[in-house]
Amino acid sequence: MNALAATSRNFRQAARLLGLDSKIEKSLLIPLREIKVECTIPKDDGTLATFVGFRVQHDNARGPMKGGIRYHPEVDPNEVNALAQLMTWKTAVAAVPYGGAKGGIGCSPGELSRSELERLTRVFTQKIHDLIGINTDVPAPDMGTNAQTMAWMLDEYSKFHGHSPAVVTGKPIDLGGSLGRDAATGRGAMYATENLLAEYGESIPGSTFVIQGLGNVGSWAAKLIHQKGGKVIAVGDVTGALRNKSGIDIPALMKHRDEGGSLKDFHGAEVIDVAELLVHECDVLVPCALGGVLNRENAADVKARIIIEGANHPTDTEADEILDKKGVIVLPDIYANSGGVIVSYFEWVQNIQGFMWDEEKVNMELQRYMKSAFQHIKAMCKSQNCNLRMGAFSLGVNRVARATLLRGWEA
Ligand SMILES: NC(=O)C1=CN([C@@H]2O[C@H](COP(=O)(O)OP(=O)(O)OC[C@H]3O[C@@H](n4cnc5c(N)ncnc54)[C@H](O)[C@@H]3O)[C@@H](O)[C@H]2O)C=CC1
Ligand SMILES: O=C(O)CCC(=O)C(=O)O
Repeated sequence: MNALAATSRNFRQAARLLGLDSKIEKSLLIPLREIKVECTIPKDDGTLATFVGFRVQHDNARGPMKGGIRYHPEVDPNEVNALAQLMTWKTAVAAVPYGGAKGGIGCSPGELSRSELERLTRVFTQKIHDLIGINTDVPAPDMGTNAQTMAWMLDEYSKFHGHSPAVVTGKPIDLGGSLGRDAATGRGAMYATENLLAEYGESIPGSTFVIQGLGNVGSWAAKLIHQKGGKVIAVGDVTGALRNKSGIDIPALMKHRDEGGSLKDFHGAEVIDVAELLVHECDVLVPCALGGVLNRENAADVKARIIIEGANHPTDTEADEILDKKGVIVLPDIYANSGGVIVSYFEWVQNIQGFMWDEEKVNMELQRYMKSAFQHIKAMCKSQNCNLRMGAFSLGVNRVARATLLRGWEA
């Protein structure tokens, strides 16, 4: 089942649990707008290259649409649609006043030079500038993009509309970015882990972790879990995987990487097969890379007791069912990785206020939002007698449906 079919299936299941009217169900499922644009740029060698860019604006009942921009070869309409829909439920679960959107360009960012990436980002922004905006749709970074990408988008958008820092979030601090946004998704995942473990009388110190993906989300999750006293016993990314049963020295690994070293030549751990990572013995598995990495091929072999979905849609439908039967607790993406969009909301608020918060306030507010969302998900699980994924979906879908009805948008 592809990402969109799986996300829509979870939505329908939640709609049924909530007893939603079928007309509302249909209107919540179909995206508000799907944008597909051609992006042609001159490459550094003078030849032309054409890429396809997407922005799917899924729903705006609760506020301006919000969601990242992904640069990855597998970006396609199906995936972007699924990710946009997930954003609608995620912003509702997080109780930030947004709808959901997602965008991306099918490209391999690692194979493009910095100036090619800049040209591509500017052309994409030119093509969508009149469809995004502070009160309509606010992009942010996702896989393969970062604060620099947002700086180029802001600059290009501002050529058409005047200086508009709140049109994108996840910007560099010097251009109105928020302190704490860079770490926010990983930090949110760490708070989510604390909240879940506390339910079982457990905590980060004393638990073992395996983390897949060492980009923005995975490296911050690894650093913060390590800082809290958690034992990170295996990590991996697209280049390979490492294990040290006594715990990997994460600051040393990050320093090694920052100095240009590869995972494979880090001395503090042994190299393991990448396929072993997701089925490695541990208390908590934290996938922070691609979607669909937990599937029918490996789900039965997962040994973790708990999965924290740092990535979007890392567990496909078949894996979800297998893991549920095995009693593995899955903390779903629309809650576990919502720290990024929560701090994006703080960034947008700061830009609109023209006032900068200190990092302590950002992190404290993030922790408060994560705690409150968890309590609401738990209450939903109790009232609907369902697992955490269905509890989170029901919470999000119910909030969006209520806003839709209040606006009088129902047919
Ligand atoms: N950046 C953000 O604020 C947010 C990101 N997410 C999700 O988290 C996930 C990761 O995003 P970022 O960290 O921003 O991306 P990133 O581009 O910074 O890092 C991606 C990481 O995944 C690894 N990776 C890629 N392909 C892989 C493979 N086949 N096997 C193992 N590792 C692989 C890369 O080596 C890299 O370490 C995505 O699913 C994204 O949608 C979710 C919420 C917010
Ligand atoms: O920070 C944001 O606005 C969105 C982040 C995002 O794309 C996500 O949560 O998947």
